[in-house]
Amino acid sequence: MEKSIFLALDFPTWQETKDFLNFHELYGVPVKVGMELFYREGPKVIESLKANNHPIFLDLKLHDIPTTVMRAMRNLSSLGVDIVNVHALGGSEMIKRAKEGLSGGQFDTKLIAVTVLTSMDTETLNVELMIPGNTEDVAVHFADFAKRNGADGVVCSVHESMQIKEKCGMDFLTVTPGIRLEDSSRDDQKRIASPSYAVENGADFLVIGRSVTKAKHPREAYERALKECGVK
Ligand SMILES: O=c1ccn([C@@H]2O[C@H](COP(=O)(O)O)[C@@H](O)[C@H]2O)c(=O)[nH]1
Repeated sequence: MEKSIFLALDFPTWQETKDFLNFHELYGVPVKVGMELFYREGPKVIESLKANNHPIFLDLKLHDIPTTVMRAMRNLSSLGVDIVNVHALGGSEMIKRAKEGLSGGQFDTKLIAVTVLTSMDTETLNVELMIPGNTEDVAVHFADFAKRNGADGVVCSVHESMQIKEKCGMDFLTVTPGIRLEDSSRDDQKRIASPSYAVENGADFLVIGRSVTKAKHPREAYERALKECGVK
């Protein structure tokens, strides 16, 4: 897949999602389906999006014991999405088994691991979770062991993308949420950046949600993001 911007479809129902995509003429744009939509609509939302030629990142962030994740991945592998993910915090064995669950199917679905959520900062890691180090050190460490256990890439913030590439190689994918257009609110995100900064820092795929979905003119906002980072 070429560098692209995944639009986060954080809507409660398929009807609202479909109306939004059609009304704003966002035909065939790469999309991210998260827990909110998938837990309501299930696999049929993926079928509908695929029928409309949307590349799909299924962002369910699996995190459980290795066997459960392997079996869940076996089921998800038949959906034919482009990217699925797990939490790196599940550990090396879980990542390995997730990859095993995905392999051998008819689709080349990429497995990526969430490093440090973009809604967290160093204080969250050190004080709440008792994980030492700053967000950058921890994200690079998680990326390194995710790669060594079969992941094709990671979810990280823009601020760690380049260091992760330096450690894990340029072909190791970095997917960066927390993207904000200039006039947008930060919402619950702590580690944010603009689309152009994301691309300058080596991000392969950007994830943008509310900066577009809550914009006055969503189509214009999405196009502005594309233009800012020179992605088609
Ligand atoms: O670290 C992470 C991992 C996933 N996300 C998801 O990306 C979008 C971001 O939405 P915005 O509205 O652009 O903030 C959302 O669906 C999250 O679940 C993330 O933000 N950070």
